[in-house]
Amino acid sequence: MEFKHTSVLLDETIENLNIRPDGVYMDGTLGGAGHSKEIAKRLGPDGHLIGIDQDGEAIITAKERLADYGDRITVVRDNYQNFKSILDELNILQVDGILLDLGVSSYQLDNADRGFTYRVDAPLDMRMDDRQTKTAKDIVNGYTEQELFHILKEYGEERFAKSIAYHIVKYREKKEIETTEELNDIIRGSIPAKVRNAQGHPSKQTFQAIRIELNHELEVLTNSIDGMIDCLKPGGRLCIITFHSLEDRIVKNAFRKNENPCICPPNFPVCTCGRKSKGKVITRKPILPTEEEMKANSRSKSAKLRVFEKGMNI
Ligand SMILES: C[S@@+](CC[C@H](N)C(=O)[O-])C[C@H]1O[C@@H](n2cnc3c(N)ncnc32)[C@H](O)[C@@H]1O
Repeated sequence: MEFKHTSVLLDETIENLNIRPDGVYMDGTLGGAGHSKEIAKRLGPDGHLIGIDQDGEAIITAKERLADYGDRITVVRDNYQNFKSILDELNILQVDGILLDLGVSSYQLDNADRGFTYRVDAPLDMRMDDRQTKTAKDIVNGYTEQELFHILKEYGEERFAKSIAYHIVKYREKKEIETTEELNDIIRGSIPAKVRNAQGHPSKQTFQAIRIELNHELEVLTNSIDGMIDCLKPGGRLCIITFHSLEDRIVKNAFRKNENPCICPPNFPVCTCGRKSKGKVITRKPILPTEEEMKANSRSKSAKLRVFEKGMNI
């Protein structure tokens, strides 16, 4: 199956990365290398791009698509949360720009074998990194009703989380849940018929919640932002594209905290906590796709780009 993915907010991201031909850049979510290729095109012989993805298929595709740029490019299969040790190994202390384009690629979603989609019957998998042993099947069959309720409510913002969690556990009493279609049937049976298709496919939120839980998506993001800002050169930029309100909140709050980390009470005449700003938020409001982009690529509809710039004297 061909690796198809349309890059989201491509021009806006490249413009905000302020790419210098001799700069060093890191793409933590390489995917089909759509953004990375645009970065690579702008690099001269002294420039360098480090592309990271935890998905083996994305790595194979990205290597092929970036092959023309030779040793200006280093492709690494890993979780982007390990970026510090990846850079250490390459003897790189600081970079000029970092990109995270979060979530899954269209290839991962559309490839039935990966078990991410509710649209095709397949074994419940949803691993971005297939070296990991835990799969979506383990979550669906192993979590308690309370744990399932929590992730469906929190990560899926699913209105019928309680009923779905209850029916999953009830079904399990008879047999293990093995396939996406079995899970679809349980979800359909947990939602009142008159609202079942009111907001798109009834399984959308549940599948999203399980995927986020399995791949620790919010934890990894939360644990990475401060360190990424620390490793930017003065004036360097961190650009993050999110597709989920919880991800966007994590990015917005982390950027704000890095801009203004002072924890002194507001009535203190001078700062005594000693926490210094690391730079500024470039995007007071997130950059959103144009109507045109949303029409051409429906997946872009929920995308938000936020940008942070490292201060000059830090
Ligand atoms: C939306 S796609 C990126 C698409 C890419 N920007 C492009 O234009 O082709 C997200 C990619 O990030 C990868 N990914 C998500 N979370 C990751 C993580 N924590 N570490 C490494 N890769 C991750 C996924 O495997 C997927 O290939």
